[in-house]
Amino acid sequence: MDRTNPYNADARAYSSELDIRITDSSLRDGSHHKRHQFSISDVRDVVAALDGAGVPVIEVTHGDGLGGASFNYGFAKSYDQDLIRVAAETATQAKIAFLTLPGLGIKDDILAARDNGGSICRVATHCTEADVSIQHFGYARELGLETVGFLMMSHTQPPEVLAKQARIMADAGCQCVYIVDSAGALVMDQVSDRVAALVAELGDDAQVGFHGHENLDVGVGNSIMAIRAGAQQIDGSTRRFGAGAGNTPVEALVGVCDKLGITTGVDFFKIADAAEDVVRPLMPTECVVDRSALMLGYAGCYSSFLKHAEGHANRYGVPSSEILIRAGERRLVGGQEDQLIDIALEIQKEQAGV
Ligand SMILES: C[C@H](O)CC(=O)C(=O)O
Ligand SMILES: [Mn+2]
Repeated sequence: MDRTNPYNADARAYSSELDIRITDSSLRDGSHHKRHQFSISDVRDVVAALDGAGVPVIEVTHGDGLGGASFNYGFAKSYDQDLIRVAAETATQAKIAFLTLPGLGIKDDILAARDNGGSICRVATHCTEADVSIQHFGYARELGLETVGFLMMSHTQPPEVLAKQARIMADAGCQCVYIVDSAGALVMDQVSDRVAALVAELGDDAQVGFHGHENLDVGVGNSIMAIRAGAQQIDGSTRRFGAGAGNTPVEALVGVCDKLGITTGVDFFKIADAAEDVVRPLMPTECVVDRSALMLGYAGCYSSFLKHAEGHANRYGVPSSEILIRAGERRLVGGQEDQLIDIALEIQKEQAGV
């Protein structure tokens, strides 16, 4: 490995072969865009294609993680455990990751996911609530799982606050803490400043990762900023298949990394084929930077709210972009999906002049 690579100047390379490790989240974050309707054969086909392209980690779960299938978040077509099992059976080299949010996923879900072949447990909390993940990390490590922590809505807090939260996760057994730009609201230095603060805080105790959303169309650029600041794990979704305008497109990220000399282990041509021939046909629509998505990024609103807002917009005859702007202004976080109905009703009243 070339330790003189200017983009890994501090030599925090991922391994002897790879500078960074990419996790593809299209079968988890993409679940939001598909309203949690993945079938067993969808998962089999996508895992086969991504695994064949050399993607090292593939995340598979309901968009809101284990136990997310519910009235508040959206019911699913298939059971998480069945999807994880078929993913693990299909992958030849990729590790299968699963997501869990404290309060939704329980210990039995984590155990079952491990028994079904999941090997990386990703625990997501709001970025000021890392303390609710302590038991989950402890349990996951007891089970022999690799661990990743998600500090969601990281745009809402400054680097030093996030670093303290990352420390809580690392001390609990988390092996890589992610800056998660859930709203796609961070731009450039705002990413690298946050990643650098975590790198400085965690040192060799844990790696640092970055999970981007495309609402302001800067997912790839932001990811490169994260890598330059020392991030060793980067999330993306093939064809951007994720919430809001989607995630950092893996195929573009791999191409850019190739040109910058950052080794990912993913074959650019194979992942471009997978994006076009396998992933795109499963997507209900392309993930686009339209007005609503732009508002998510600009107002700092949780990307997973997009499909909920679109549903309420149709039901109450109000613009989804306005629902999302107000949700951002109110600083709503994941779990407060029901408040989008209140906002839609408020806008409806205003429109009617009541
Ligand atoms: C549960 C969320 O969808 C996690 C995530 O991908 C994000 O916050 O972004
Ligand atoms: Mn996401």
